[in-house]
Amino acid sequence: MALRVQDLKVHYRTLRGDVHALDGVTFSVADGEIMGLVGESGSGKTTLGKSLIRMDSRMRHVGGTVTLDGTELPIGDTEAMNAFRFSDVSIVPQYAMSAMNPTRRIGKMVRELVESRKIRFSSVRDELNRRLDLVGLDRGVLDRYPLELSGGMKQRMVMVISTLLNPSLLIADEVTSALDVSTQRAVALALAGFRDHDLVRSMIVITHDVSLVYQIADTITVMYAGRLAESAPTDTLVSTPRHPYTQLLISALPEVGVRYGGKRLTGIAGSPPTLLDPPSGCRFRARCPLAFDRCAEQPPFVEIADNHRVACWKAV
Ligand SMILES: Nc1ncnc2c1ncn2[C@@H]1O[C@H](COP(=O)(O)OP(=O)(O)OP(=O)(O)O)[C@@H](O)[C@H]1O
Repeated sequence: MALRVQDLKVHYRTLRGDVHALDGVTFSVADGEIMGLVGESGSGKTTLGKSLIRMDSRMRHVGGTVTLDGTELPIGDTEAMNAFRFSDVSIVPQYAMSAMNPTRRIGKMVRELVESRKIRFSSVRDELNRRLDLVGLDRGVLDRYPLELSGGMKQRMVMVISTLLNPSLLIADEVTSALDVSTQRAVALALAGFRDHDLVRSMIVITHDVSLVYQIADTITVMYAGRLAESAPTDTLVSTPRHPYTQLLISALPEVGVRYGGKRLTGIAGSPPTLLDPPSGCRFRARCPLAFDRCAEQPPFVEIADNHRVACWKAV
């Protein structure tokens, strides 16, 4: 098991109180697995991704553990996490396209990054070229400035940099949302290619676009208001979703085939609860067509079939 996250709780400190962005999240990602993480805006996807690699100063690790390849990650300690970043766990961040320093040639930037890990640039040079080939970037890109690259090229460059040291886990956060549809597909397939070539062992692909993960993910996990609602192998989740929220997400998509193309998680009436003072019980109940008395009590996230987990009283 590459990654095991157990009862993870992460809050944001704000002047109005703590935002309970992750409220007891438990899941695993197996060796070789691409896990798609989907949910509406504000459900906690980015917070989860950041928690596994670099918390910002407003984030607070309130509870739970993260274990990667048998080692517990010191996620609450930014300094201690330095030893793991880039080499064990790496991220293509949500705004990757603007993450590169505009005043540095790309090759120089990569060299500095590699050398900051006490690795000689010459020892990764061949591998760097091979990976540029893999994502379809000309090697001359290393002599250029980020400003000279298109959005899709920058995105692929950041993917190459993030995976250069063969991390065990790669987190890709909304890597395609700013791209046009044909570039989105190329970037998604390039991501899957990194796993297929064993350059990263497993991957979490964060998106609000189910069609993206439907194409490349082995499993899909659905988040709602800081908790996990459902998780299953991709085909199972799409063909037999058991949580009413997942059912609504899937039914909001057009027919299969073209059916998931470009469709976003929209079309469900109402909005998620505030995470500043989240309600007790099931957090979806105010919007749920199947809600009943028992939903006042929080449903556990339980396995109802092989590798299919759901947090809903109607599904257990
Ligand atoms: N810096 C912050 N300070 C306070 N609250 C925050 C901060 N960042 C995020 N939050 C809150 O934490 C919750 C989870 O946000 P998060 O960005 O993780 O969701 P998301 O699912 O990734 O959304 P999106 O798809 O819009 O990026 C939301 O309620 C959000 O308002």
